[in-house]
Amino acid sequence: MTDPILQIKDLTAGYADSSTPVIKHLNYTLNRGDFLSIVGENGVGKTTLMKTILRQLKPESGSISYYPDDHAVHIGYVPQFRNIDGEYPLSIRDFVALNLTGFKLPWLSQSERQKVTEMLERTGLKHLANRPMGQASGGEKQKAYLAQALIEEPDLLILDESTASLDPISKNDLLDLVLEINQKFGLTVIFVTHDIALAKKYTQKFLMLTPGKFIQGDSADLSTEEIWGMMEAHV
Ligand SMILES: Nc1ncnc2c1ncn2[C@@H]1O[C@H](COP(=O)(O)OP(=O)(O)OP(=O)(O)O)[C@@H](O)[C@H]1O
Repeated sequence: MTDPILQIKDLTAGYADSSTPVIKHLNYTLNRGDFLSIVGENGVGKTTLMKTILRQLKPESGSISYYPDDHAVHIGYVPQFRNIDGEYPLSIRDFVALNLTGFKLPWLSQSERQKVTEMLERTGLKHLANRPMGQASGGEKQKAYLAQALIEEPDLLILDESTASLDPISKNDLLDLVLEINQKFGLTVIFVTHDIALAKKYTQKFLMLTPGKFIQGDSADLSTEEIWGMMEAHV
């Protein structure tokens, strides 16, 4: 039985200073426990769609509904890799705890401290807990962002090109963790990516944005040749 967490109905969205909307008439239903990849070329509207899902951008028309109600779905977000200043002083532990304390470190309760430790364990960062974030590798930083997003116990996790710029091993490490959490705890995940091979390996379903059409299906059916064919047909 399907159990929707988010339903996009005839969504049109874009920016006031642009004459044409970026997303036009998109319909999509995301079910609880889904691991969805959103793929498409540069500039096709993936970030714009994420902004509307995160409620940062108001639809021009159509709607996005969250279930059971609009306020019940808590969204965790892991951004694209950006380097953090080497002098950034917070340890990985404190960085992960930021989402718990509302940025009022270091006053963590005993149970919050325990939660941070569990999250560091789950993401394989426990042995690096005291390392300054500025000195962590790219893959470790992305795991810390993942742990920071997960500690708030989101219903929906958005990975917004979070593996871009990581080496192949770190990409797989991060996505192995996310897949494990998706499978064990039924966390719903949206993975925005240009990497069709990763989408095929890790996600169950895909939504492809092209300039003229939205294509959706099972990720097992994603093949690079087919996808490029479909993309080219709509450019
Ligand atoms: N704040 C903004 N104001 C006006 N136009 C914008 C704004 N942000 C993005 N756009 C335009 O909207 C279109 C879609 O951009 P968007 O960032 O959603 O694409 P994308 O698929 O995420 O691209 P990429 O893969 O390069 O990140 C682009 O033409 C972009 O120039």
